[in-house]
Amino acid sequence: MHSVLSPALTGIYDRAVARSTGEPEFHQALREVLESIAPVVERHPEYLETGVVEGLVEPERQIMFRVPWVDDQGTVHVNRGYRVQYNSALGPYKGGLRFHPSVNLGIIKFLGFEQIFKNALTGQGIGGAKGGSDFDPHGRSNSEIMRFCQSFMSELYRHLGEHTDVPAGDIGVGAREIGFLFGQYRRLTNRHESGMFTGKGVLWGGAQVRTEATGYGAVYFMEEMLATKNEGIEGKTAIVSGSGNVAIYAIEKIQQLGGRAITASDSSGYIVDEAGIDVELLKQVKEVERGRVSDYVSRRPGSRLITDGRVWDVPAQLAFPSATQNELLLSDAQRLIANGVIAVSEGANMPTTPDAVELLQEAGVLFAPGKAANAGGVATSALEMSQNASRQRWDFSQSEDRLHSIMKDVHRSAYEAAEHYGAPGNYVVGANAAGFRRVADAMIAQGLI
Ligand SMILES: NC(=O)c1ccc[n+]([C@@H]2O[C@H](COP(=O)([O-])OP(=O)(O)OC[C@H]3O[C@@H](n4cnc5c(N)ncnc54)[C@H](O)[C@@H]3O)[C@@H](O)[C@H]2O)c1
Repeated sequence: MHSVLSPALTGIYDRAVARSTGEPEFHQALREVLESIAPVVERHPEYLETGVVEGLVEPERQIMFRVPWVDDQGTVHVNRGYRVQYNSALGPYKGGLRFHPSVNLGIIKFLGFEQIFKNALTGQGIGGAKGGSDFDPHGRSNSEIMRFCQSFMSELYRHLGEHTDVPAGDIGVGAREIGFLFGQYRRLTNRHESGMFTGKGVLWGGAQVRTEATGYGAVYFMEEMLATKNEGIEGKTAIVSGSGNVAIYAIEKIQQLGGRAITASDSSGYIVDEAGIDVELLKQVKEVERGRVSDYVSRRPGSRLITDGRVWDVPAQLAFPSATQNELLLSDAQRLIANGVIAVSEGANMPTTPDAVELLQEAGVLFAPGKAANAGGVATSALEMSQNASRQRWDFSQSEDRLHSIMKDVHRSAYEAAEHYGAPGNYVVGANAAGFRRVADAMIAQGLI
């Protein structure tokens, strides 16, 4: 990567950077996409002539708002809420909400921008968006979480709707938060509008497999990549970072397919369990008790906690970065390669830095970018929207089959586009090029708006 952009693309990049100072993650995501689509616009100059690329990098709408709330001690807090409605050419805005203290406009913009291409790749009719807040849910009581969610939705509700903008979860926003957010929307609008939020509880409009979808999908994508080299997951050792929604279900699917996932992590450190992570124990610690990975170690003989190292130091053939952006650095990639890694599938969004991606690709490691590998979550969200619209409920195995076939399609689209644009095996180019063409063609068809 970091190839030279054409003068036209350089101009678009420079202008976008100039109007988004202090947003390094957005600049990083933008550069990667523009580099990937360079061969596309070279063959199809109409994408530049019609202003589609220039338009695509600018969000259709960016909303920032105050979120005041009161903690259990009666102290007032004021957080900031965000929703970046990036592109709706293919369907209603769609993308998760993130509650984490690191959240700022640049992070939400990078996530929203990536979401456009990811959503296009799924082949479903969904646009791209992202939102969230710098609220830190860690250590907060249930009542505090509820009050925060209610205050957040008291502003955001006016911008949402099943045909307008449909959020879902992300870091710090799981089933509990979605329940509180959906409840407040219902109260404010007097509508039980199931299709305005995805990731809902299965009792009240949620889809089977949505919880598992992102992690499962990242493993299915890995399976497809390995199959191109006549390899499989069975018998292979895998390292996974994170211990949230994506990581837990990636671990579960790796084990179901006969692999051995031996790590998980959170901001307190990482755990190694050579026997294979006990997924039920990890779910108990993380989903039920909302504890730390250290609580796992104290209950699982033979496992250990490491607080001063990198999860990427642990030797394995497969790696699944599934925590957060820029968590796998150049030095980590060097270590992975030295330890014999053969494939990396990004469960998280942009977890691998550009120099690390480049090194992995040069070393011949199969590399799946998040916008393809973790697209199973949003694809299943689109299935949830369809079920809500038609008042149907699919069972678990039917839903999982759909997820599996969507991930095969996403892999095929990225694989074929990479070949078509002269970068065989480069899933970054393939995913960006295939996603871009779908959105860009829709934008051209709908005129300059
Ligand atoms: N949930 C989804 O459906 C979905 C879909 C696509 C992509 N993603 C991406 O996957 C990643 C994980 O999301 P999730 O839904 O599992 O969230 P989560 O809140 O359930 O879990 C996040 C995990 O990452 C760890 N983490 C977060 N920030 C960290 C930091 N700064 N340093 C160290 N560890 C950190 C947390 O400890 C936790 O284990 C994110 O990049 C998210 O954007 C999620």
